[in-house]
Amino acid sequence: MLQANNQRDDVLVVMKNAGIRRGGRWLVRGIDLSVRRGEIVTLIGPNGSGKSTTAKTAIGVLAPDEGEVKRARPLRVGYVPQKVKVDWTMPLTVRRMMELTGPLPRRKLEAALDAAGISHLAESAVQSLSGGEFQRSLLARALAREPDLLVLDEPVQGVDFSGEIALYRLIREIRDRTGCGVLLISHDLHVVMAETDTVVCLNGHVCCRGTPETVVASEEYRTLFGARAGETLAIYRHHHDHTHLADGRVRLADGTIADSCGHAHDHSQESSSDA
Ligand SMILES: Nc1ncnc2c1ncn2[C@@H]1O[C@H](COP(=O)(O)OP(=O)(O)OP(=O)(O)O)[C@@H](O)[C@H]1O
Repeated sequence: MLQANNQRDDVLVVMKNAGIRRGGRWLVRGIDLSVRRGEIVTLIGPNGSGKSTTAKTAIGVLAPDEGEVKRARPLRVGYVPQKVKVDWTMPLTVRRMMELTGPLPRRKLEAALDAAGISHLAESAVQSLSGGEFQRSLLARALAREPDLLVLDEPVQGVDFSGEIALYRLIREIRDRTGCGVLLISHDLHVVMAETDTVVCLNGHVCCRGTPETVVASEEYRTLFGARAGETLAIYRHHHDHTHLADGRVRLADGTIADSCGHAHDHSQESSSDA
């Protein structure tokens, strides 16, 4: 990991109290977040908690309705969105898909395919790829831009557990080799990368943030993920004990209504046994 001094100099994006409002309600609010070069930040949270909205705001696809977002200049972003529109009736090779948004020099295209571990699939039809191969082809497309910041929205969708571990490992290797910052999104509250430097847990706002555990001792976990999975994955558990209402107030666990939840607190030292 980068030293603290370098980290200060290498901030790629900073969000301060950022909020996005649509149709009279706040989708996310009060988001404080930063990603530095060489840092992996993972956004977790339940469906609809604002992970994609936050990531889109971080990279400038959405402009904040309050607060501010500052990005390094210049900043090359490689973005793998959660949903990709592919016309499955049209024959499309991986190579062609990578060039849909513009031609790429052969060297960059092949380096990106190589980095994503799918050089052998360049001429394969996108339609024939497995879930993991398809995610890797999207990753290759993002890498071809030689990004400073790689933003991956649910990169393990459609990928089985062993493929998931391999993909997370690949993302870490890319970070190690290129020094890019990574903003990773997962809807999975329980499984995040052990290599993640910072986990930010969202539920319309930042519920908590911290470093995920690197040692997973539970027998069930080892059985579920395999003995070696603890080297790559960690469990991070958290109860959402309150609900944000459309008018900005909060319903607490005991049913009372408050103006705010008042706890964008740090769970970095919290044990996984609290769930
Ligand atoms: N343009 C929009 N207009 C109105 N509501 C929106 C808009 N975009 C997103 N939302 C709503 O904002 C909330 C957050 O959506 P977002 O996609 O950021 O969540 P998420 O945490 O990424 O969810 P998931 O895990 O299901 O992908 C959802 O309730 C969604 O329906």
